[in-house]
Amino acid sequence: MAEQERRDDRPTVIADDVHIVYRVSGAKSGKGSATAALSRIVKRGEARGVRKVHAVRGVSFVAYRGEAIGLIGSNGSGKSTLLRAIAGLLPPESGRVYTDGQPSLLGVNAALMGDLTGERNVILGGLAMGMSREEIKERYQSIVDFSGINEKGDFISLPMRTYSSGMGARLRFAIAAAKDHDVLMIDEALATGDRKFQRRSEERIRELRQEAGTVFLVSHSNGSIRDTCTRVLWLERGELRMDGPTDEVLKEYEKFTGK
Ligand SMILES: Nc1ncnc2c1ncn2[C@@H]1O[C@H](COP(=O)(O)OP(=O)(O)OP(=O)(O)O)[C@@H](O)[C@H]1O
Repeated sequence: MAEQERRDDRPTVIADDVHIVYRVSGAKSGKGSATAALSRIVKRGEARGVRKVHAVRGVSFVAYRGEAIGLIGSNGSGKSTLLRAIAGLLPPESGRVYTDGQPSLLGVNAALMGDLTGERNVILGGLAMGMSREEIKERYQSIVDFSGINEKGDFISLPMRTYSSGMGARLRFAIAAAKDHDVLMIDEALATGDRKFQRRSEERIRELRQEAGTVFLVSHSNGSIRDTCTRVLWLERGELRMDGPTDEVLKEYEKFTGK
């Protein structure tokens, strides 16, 4: 069970009737056959088909300091899209997102350099988040310990491309979690680690909340959401289906998914 709610009255994120539409160009024609390709070449100059994907539909909510908010919903329901919009990486088609400070989005695909060693990535990742060299030096060992990368040998001095996807995700999470964030958004990071790592991550999320930030967590693991989040937003087909205390929303969601 997540701890008692610890929010204060300062909002960190306000989403006001947010709509996000992706445009996929050239998606209309395209069976992949030679005739289709030829007809596309012949028709060049005509307007190409642009398909619209309306991924988030009129979502509104206010997030406060000290809240840990879970985002749940079926595959393709718009969770990652909504996080990217909050992080300012996708412009809303209509509606507005207001944030207090710069939210940090930690995705499983967060950009670290595959050809560089884990060690260099810890330093560069820390610098990219605005930490000083001194701070990074101070926290280096705890980042490596948190990630658990060196538990089975000296992997931190190997290039990141030699890591398994779980190891990479753990290191990314460890780097991002080393800093106190006003708004930290985590996309599925916990799903990739083993149970021991998940426990450490959940503990760190609780600490970040206590340090008065707001944490958003996208996860398909109802267990992780239950252990970490005080509040849950449930998206379905881009719409906000429910927003409320974790237990209440998960109860309805579990009825919906039949679990
Ligand atoms: N770059 C993109 N271009 C076009 N459509 C996209 C793009 N990214 C996502 N979509 C579409 O937007 C919708 C929402 O996708 P999104 O990744 O936000 O869902 P999600 O809830 O995070 O899904 P999952 O649980 O499977 O990770 C889906 O219909 C998806 O196909």
